[in-house]
Amino acid sequence: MVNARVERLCTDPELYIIRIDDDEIKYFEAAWYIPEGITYNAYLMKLKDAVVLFDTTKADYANLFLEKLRELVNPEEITHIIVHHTEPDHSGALPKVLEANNYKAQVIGTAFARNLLEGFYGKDVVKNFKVVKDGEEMSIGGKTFRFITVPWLHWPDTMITYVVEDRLIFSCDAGGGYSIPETIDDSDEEVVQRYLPHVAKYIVTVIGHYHKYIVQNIKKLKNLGIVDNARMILPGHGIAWCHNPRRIFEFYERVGAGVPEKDKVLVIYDSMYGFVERRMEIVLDELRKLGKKPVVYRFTDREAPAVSDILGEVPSAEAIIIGASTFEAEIHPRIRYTLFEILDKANYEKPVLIVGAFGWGGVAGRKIETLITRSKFDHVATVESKGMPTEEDEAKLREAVRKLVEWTS
Ligand SMILES: Cc1cc2nc3c(=O)[nH]c(=O)nc-3n(C[C@H](O)[C@H](O)[C@H](O)COP(=O)(O)O)c2cc1C
Repeated sequence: MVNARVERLCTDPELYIIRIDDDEIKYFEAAWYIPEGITYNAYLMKLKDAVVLFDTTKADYANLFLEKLRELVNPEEITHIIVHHTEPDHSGALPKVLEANNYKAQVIGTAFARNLLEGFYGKDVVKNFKVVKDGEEMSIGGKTFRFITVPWLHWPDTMITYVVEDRLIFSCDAGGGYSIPETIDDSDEEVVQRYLPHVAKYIVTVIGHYHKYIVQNIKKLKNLGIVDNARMILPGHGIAWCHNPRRIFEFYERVGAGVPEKDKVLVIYDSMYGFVERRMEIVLDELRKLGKKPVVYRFTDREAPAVSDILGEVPSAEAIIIGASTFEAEIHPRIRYTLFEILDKANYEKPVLIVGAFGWGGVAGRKIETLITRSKFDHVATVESKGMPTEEDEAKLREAVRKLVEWTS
C-alpha cells in the first residue's frame, strides 16, 4: 500500500519532509523494473512571513499528499512553491495543490519549467509563475533563496535551491535513488549501505544518458562552495542527507565517472540451449582462478534479470564480459536490448570481452564488436565459435580472459 510519511527535519528553520512511499510502482518511467519501489520527497519550510513548498508528488497520490500537507499547514497559507524539475513524479500533484491554495502561491522555476508545466497542466498553473535565472537570489521570509540551474540533470528544466543562511541544498533528482529506505535520513549506516546500490541503479537508468553532466554539474556546485559547507542535501527521492550530506554527491561523482570496485567483473549472457553457458563456465572458472569476483546476469529459458539491475552494476565494474548467441542472423534479442541500454546509459571506458556461439554462421560476436568499438568501451577480444566449445575454443577463451584481466591491472 502506498504510504505517506511526514517528519520534521529541523526546527531552525522549521522544515518538514512529506515522503510518499510508492511500493505499487513496477516500472519507473514505464521502463525500469523497480520491485524495491521509490519515494517522492517534497519539503515544506515555515518561515516568519512565508510558507514554502519544495516540489509536490505524482498525480496519483495528490489526495494523499494534500491530506499530509494539511497536517502541517492550511494549503491556502503556502506563499511559494518551488518547482525544481517538472517531471510528473514531482509536479503531478501541483494542479491540485494550487487549487487547494486558491492560486495564491507564487510558483518559482526556470523558463524551461514554466513552458513544460503549461504544456503538462495548462495555463492556470503558470498564471503566477516567477522565472528565475541561474544564480538568481530571492529574499523569502527573511531568508536568501539562491536558484542554481543544473541542466540535463536530467531534464533541461532542472535547478536546485540553496538556502544561503541555513546552508540547505534542495536538489530534487540529483542525489536521489530508488527503494523505500526504512529511515528518512542518513542516520543509520546499515540503511545507507543497503540503499546505495539503489542509488547507482537510479543514476544509470534515470540520469545515465546524460552522465557526463553529473560530474559537470556537481563540479559547478562545488566551485560555488556550497557542497562542502552544506548542512543538508535534500533530494526528491530516497534518503534525506542530514548528517553527512557531501557523501551523496561524492557517490554520484563516483558513479558518473565509473570508478570501479576492485576485482568486480560484470558477466552478462544469454543461452538458449546451454552452448554459450558452457563457454561462460570456462570464462568464470578462469576469472575466479585469477582472483576476480564475477557478478553474473544470465538470460535463459528459466530466468530473465531486469535490465535496470544490470545497468546499475556497470559503473562499478572493472571489466565486462558479454556472451551472446546468434539469433536469426542477429544478436540474441535479450542481449541486443541490454547492450543498447548499456551503450546509451552506461557508456564508460572499461575493457570488454565478447564471447559468441552460433549454429551455421557467427554474427552476434561481430555485431557486438562493431557496437563496442564505436563506443567508449575498450574492445579486448572476441571469441566466437560453433556449437559446443572444443578444447581449442577453451584455450582461446582462457587466454582472452587473461588478456582482459591484464587490461584491468
Ligand atoms: C531461434 C534461433 C535462431 C537461431 N539463429 C541462428 C542464426 O541466424 N545463425 C546461426 O548461425 N545460428 C543460429 N541459431 C543457432 C544458435 O546460435 C546456436 O545453436 C548457438 O550455439 C546457441 O547457443 P545457446 O544455446 O547457448 O543459446 C539459432 C538458434 C535459435 C534457437
